[in-house]
Amino acid sequence: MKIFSAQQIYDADNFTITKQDISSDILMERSALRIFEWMHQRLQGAQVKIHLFCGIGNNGGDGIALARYLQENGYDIKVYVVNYSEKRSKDFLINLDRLKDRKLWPEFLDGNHDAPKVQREDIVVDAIFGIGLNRPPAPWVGELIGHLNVSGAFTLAVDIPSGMFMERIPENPEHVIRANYVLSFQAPKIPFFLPQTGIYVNQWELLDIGLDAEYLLTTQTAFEFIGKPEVLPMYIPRLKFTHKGTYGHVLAIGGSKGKIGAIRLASEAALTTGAGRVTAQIPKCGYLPLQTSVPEVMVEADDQEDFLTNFFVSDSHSVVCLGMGMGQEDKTVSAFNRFIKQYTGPLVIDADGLNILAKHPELKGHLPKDAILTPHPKELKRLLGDWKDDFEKLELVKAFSIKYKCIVILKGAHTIVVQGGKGFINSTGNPGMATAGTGDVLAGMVASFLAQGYGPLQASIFAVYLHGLAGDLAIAENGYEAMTASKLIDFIGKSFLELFKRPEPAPEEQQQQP
Ligand SMILES: NC(=O)C1=CN([C@@H]2O[C@H](COP(=O)(O)OP(=O)(O)OC[C@H]3O[C@@H](n4cnc5c(N)ncnc54)[C@H](OP(=O)(O)O)[C@@H]3O)[C@@H](O)[C@H]2O)[C@@H](O)CC1
Ligand SMILES: [K+]
Repeated sequence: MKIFSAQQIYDADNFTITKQDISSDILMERSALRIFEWMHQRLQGAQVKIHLFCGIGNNGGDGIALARYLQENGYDIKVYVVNYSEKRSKDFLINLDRLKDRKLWPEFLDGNHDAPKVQREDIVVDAIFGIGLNRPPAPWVGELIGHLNVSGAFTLAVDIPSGMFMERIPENPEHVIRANYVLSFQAPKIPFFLPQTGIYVNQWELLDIGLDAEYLLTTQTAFEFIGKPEVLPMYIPRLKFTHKGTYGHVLAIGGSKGKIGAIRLASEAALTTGAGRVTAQIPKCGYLPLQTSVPEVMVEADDQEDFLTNFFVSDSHSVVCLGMGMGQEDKTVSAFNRFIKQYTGPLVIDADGLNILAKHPELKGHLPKDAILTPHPKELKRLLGDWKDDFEKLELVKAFSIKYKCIVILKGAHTIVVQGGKGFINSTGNPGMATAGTGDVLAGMVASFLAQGYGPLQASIFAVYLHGLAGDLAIAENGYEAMTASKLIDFIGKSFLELFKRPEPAPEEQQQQP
């Protein structure tokens, strides 16, 4: 699913208005009606107090139009206009007049009075600012937002939480609505997915307001949101007359004394994701433990006891997956140096592979085309240097990906796969996965898909999605805290099955079945 910029949404608006030959207030009417339907379905006329805080732009207009629907259907509402500017939008004014025609007079707030009382058991509709916010709110508006946040009332944000920018982080974190639920129009917004701004969104849902399908389909976006509909078509079925050679050979290089587990996890994940064969190259100390813990993995031991001193890559290996638990001994660094200068095939670099690259920036130029790097935030910082905020981080990663023609998998709550100027934001996964070794599992999964013939971008996106899905299935049985990387591997198979599950039929469909 595409993630549009604010400008693209405004363009979609205009395109739709022209093509459908409608006035702009029709779009506002649709937006308000969709929100009303959403609320009405859940509230069923319940007499809970609903406070609507409306700005003076189109986001505010949505709120004012919504108030009309709520009033017509007997809800107990109170409408406030947060009067932060004289520049009221045309459609806001149209809807304000419609409200007044119904003898409903909002209370105008201008910062000269105490903020209205809101009880914990009330509902707040936040329609103060939408995607048009372009500077920090005035202090009194920010304080009003803070006041609503501490009220404890259930807060439903229209389009985006007020105070959230589309392209940068807020100056004052207290001056952003902390939304229990965001009803966003047509497409999700990029700040929902970044660590510094996603914290303001508990849950979000999309409402279809009928923006023009041609515009939505043909417009290129800088980001996409990856769910099941995006990954399913990537799947390459396994065929009957095939053998293990068909599904590639992953060479996993890494491990050091005390960290043989990392290579075990990556190797086992690669096999479990479908690679035909996996060979692990590890220091001698890991030979027995690895052979006995995963008998399917072939093991080649280094002459050195505790760390790697040589990498042996042959034509039989289709993919190299490198760095998990590897350490950064001088001789390991030298081996990496020799390897990266001559290897040109498919490559996944994780953990200490990334740390070595960070310490020896001259080696970055030797990365083979479409190498896949899987840094967590600290590794990324070592690789790229510091950044001002999450938005700048994304720009730095994009520039890095373009310069070195590589793919960066930016691990986090919403892992983002970046290739060139584009980012693919993952939808699966959960906080239970913030535990040692889950990154090693991911590296093995990416390598496995590469070995099976998936393109580098597809392998990255598919592995990230499935890794998160396995995590989601695993916590359903284990809970967050008891989640371990080994358990995650146990759920890779189920996550493939989940991909092909058909949705449960709705209750009425079930009844119709014979
Ligand atoms: N296609 C869709 O998705 C549809 C979207 N719709 C809705 O429209 C919303 C976007 O509406 P919007 O453009 O009028 O902007 P909104 O956020 O209401 O702000 C209002 C104005 O405030 C100003 N301003 C900015 N920062 C400020 C500040 N700190 N302090 C004071 N003023 C500030 C700035 O104007 P400026 O003063 O800069 O000229 C800005 O224009 C969108 O989120 C959705 O809810 C639907 O109605 C129809 C279909
Ligand atoms: K809002």
